Amino acid sequence: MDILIVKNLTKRYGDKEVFSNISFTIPKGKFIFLCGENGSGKTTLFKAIMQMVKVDDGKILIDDSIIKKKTDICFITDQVILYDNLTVCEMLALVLDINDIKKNTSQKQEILKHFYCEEIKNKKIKQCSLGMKKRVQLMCGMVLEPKLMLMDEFFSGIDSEKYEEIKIILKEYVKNGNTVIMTSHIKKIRQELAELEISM
Ligand SMILES: Nc1ncnc2c1ncn2[C@@H]1O[C@H](COP(=O)(O)OP(=O)(O)OP(=O)(O)O)[C@@H](O)[C@H]1O
Repeated sequence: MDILIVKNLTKRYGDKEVFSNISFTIPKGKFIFLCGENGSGKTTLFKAIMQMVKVDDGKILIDDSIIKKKTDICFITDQVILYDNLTVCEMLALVLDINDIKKNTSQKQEILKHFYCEEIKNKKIKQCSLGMKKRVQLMCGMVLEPKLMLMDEFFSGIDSEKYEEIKIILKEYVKNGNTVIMTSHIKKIRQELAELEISM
């Protein structure tokens, strides 16, 4: 079963063609890596899937029996987008609140623990390191139980110990029938996680 089909997609920024006539399918329940050199258009493709940029030609077809609402796709960009003045705990509470998800205190503790954010729960986002912020971002995205995760260079800035821990979370996520599309220039990560590689 395919969760997403890219058909003859072309994107230009002004006169500059980023990619031309690309086509591929994304099967459900797999760990997929989007590969390509710097500037080949991986981030642009993620943005096109999220409808953050318009394409010039072609189509992106998303299976609406799997992706039923906006939060069923989670895009974790290479930029950290969090509220600096909130603590990690407050950030989680805000995401739950905005999305009308009710969790009691012990459930929130469990979530913080699951995403290795318990020890930083009272830290303000602005006091967190890049690796910490990325864990918070992952938690805030995954707590909404998306069916598809788009992860742009997620592991850059994450140390090897946390990489091993997050790897377990993501493998479990895919094992449960969900789909990850990830970019990474780190060969070891692709070798360890990729079930399928798509070249731009
Ligand atoms: N908003 C924009 N306006 C004009 N050009 C852009 C814009 N965003 C990206 N580009 C250009 O489009 C091309 C593709 O960029 P993109 O970030 O999608 O590549 P990428 O494959 O993700 O690169 P990297 O591996 O370095 O992250 C690059 O040449 C980039 O300079």
